[in-house]
Amino acid sequence: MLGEVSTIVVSSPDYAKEVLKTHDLIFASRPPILATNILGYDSQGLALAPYGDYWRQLRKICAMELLSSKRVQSFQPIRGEELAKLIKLIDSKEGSLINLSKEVTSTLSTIVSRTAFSRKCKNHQEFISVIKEATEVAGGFDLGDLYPSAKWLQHISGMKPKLEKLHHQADQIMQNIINEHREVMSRTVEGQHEEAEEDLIDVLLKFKDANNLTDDQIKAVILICTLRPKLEKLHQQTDQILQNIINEHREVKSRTIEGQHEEAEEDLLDVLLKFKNTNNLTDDQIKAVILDIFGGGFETSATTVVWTMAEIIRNPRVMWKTQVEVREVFDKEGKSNKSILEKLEYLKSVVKETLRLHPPGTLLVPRECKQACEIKGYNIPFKSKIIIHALTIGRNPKYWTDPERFTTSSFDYKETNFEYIPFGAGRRMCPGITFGLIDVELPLALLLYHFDWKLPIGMKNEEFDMTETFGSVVTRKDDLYLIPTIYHP
Ligand code: HEM
Repeated sequence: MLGEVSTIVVSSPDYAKEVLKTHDLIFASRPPILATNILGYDSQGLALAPYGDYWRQLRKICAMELLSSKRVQSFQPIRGEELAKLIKLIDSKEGSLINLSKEVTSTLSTIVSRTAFSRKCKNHQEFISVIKEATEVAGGFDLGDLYPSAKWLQHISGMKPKLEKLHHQADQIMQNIINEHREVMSRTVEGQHEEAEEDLIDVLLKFKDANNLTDDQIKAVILICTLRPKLEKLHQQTDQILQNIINEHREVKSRTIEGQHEEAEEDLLDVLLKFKNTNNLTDDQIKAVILDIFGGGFETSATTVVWTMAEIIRNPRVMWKTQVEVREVFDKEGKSNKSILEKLEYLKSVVKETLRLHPPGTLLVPRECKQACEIKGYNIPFKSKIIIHALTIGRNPKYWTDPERFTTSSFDYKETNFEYIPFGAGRRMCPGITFGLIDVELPLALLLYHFDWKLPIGMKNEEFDMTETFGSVVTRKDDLYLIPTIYHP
């Protein structure tokens, strides 16, 4: 039990299969989370909507329209343009240390922003920074949600130090607040009247003894109450930006209908607005889906590009093999060939191995049990929260032995293989696989084609730090800095 929620962590392929396949329907919903209720328009996006007709309707629009292979291909010019800028930028810094994490994240966030709003969004950087803050606050809120019994989190790799620090900071602030309140209260009791309205902490302290409340329980309530306004403020900001973008899109559309033709690619928002009427979608629902695309769309891909570069810089043989393949194929076929990525088999296998070792969604988005059931002798109560630990499953040496495994098998992400679930499985499996993979494979191919890469001067392969940080997406603790040298074919 976590607080009042029965929580089950699944860390073996057999049990993952029970949840994601055998009992998929029972576990196809998501548990409600206060942060996403506030930030995510009452969980009206695809990722957090409860399982049911509304979710099915959105999933269909996403699969058939927004994230289909055809749509993903239609954004190739945007990808090409932004990646060419990245290559040019790195070109200009040849021989010096560059922050690859920062440059790759910035390029991929621009690609996602342009595919979502094309050029009509003037302030996409502002939007992305609000989204980033929102993700951080939402991630932090989870801690607050579980504050009284946060011990379980310590078992999840990498989280303990961060939690302890956060816990310490929050605890310190709240203890001071409680102490101040106590002081004021005691002065009032002693007759030194002080002009002060009764606030939430006063009320809690008043009821503390009668209800056997501990200081920690009071702090948990404070945490929830202080975060709520912050979440609401962030929600207002994102809402305002999104509403402006929707209005601009409508304006452009009406100008086009009135005959004032405007040069514009069809972006994802155009597609959603097209389906709005036939599917009775509200503006808020459209905004929630756009947030899903930002939430799932670039940090996952950017972190996979960075982890792949980090893994292969430590392993010169793999780096060399990948570069030989990319350079041979590109020199022969040309970089702009539409189906070029299909030919980069070794690069694809390297990406698969990176997603095994570093799945961005270390814990798949949680599921909720919709009906009490039994799994291999364990009773799973109604409304239990199920957390599937993709990272532990992927790193289990029992299932993973051959280091070049992905080169010898024709392995597909969509195959239901529960030893390997970087995109989840079942009804709620990631619908953005094609979108995500192209944003990983293409940047990597170009970075490896155009440049040879070296570690910072004086650093040895074996000293290279691979520490992770825990968050909604698991990234490197420190940014990846490497030195590029231009490749001359
Ligand atoms: C390397 C890239 C990506 C990885 C590793 C990844 C991983 C995941 C995982 C693990 C889930 C949860 C699946 C489950 O519960 O079984 C998920 C769900 C989701 N992803 Fe992705 N994702 C990636 C890219 C994307 C992209 C590019 C988009 C959209 C543009 C996207 C949109 C979504 C959405 C909307 C869901 C929720 C689906 C639902 O609940 O029905 N993802 N993703």
